[in-house]
Amino acid sequence: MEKLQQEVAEIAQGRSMIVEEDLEKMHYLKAVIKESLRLHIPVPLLIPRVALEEVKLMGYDIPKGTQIIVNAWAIGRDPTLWEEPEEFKPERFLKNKFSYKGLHFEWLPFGAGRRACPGMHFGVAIIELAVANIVYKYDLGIPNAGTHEELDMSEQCGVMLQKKTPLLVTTSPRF
Ligand code: HEM
Repeated sequence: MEKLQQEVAEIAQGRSMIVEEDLEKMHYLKAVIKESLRLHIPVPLLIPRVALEEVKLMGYDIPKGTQIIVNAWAIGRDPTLWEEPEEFKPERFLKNKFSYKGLHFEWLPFGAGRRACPGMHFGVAIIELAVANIVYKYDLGIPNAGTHEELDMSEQCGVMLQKKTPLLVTTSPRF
């Protein structure tokens, strides 16, 4: 959190708001959001597909017409693809330049191919702008002097992934 606040504050240079033009310089912010979308992917099973023809995939015979569900949640936490997959480490996205366009099949927050999310750039811009402004203006804490290890991060799966228990945070203005 401190590293993120430091980056945002350096780029804001005392202005009252972060604006869209600032975002392209906020590399750590982008990495934090990408890592959040890896560990807590909002649409965990993407949108189901149907095989248009018979294919052999990794030793499996998939008949024409089979419904295919891609478990992007599991792919994002696969230890054969990610080092320490359960750890929140934004730095991994500083080293590897992953784009949102669905070209990296180990990380698919917006899906891939012709049915990939058409709102991805709009969605990312809104998240970046909101998160940047929140951490710029507020220090966030856990109620009752709790620690982040005590946070219940369990999830419940549906079309959208949600936290089982709501996330409660305290806010204190930074200036
Ligand atoms: C963080 C925000 C968002 C996330 C994580 C997200 C994620 C996704 C995912 C995973 C898919 C399925 C892609 C696939 O199966 O390959 C999808 C589809 C879709 N999304 Fe988003 N989305 C977001 C924001 C938005 C926004 C802001 C819009 C519209 C303004 C939007 C409109 C759509 C539409 C229309 C589809 C269906 C596309 C199709 O079936 O051809 N999404 N989204």
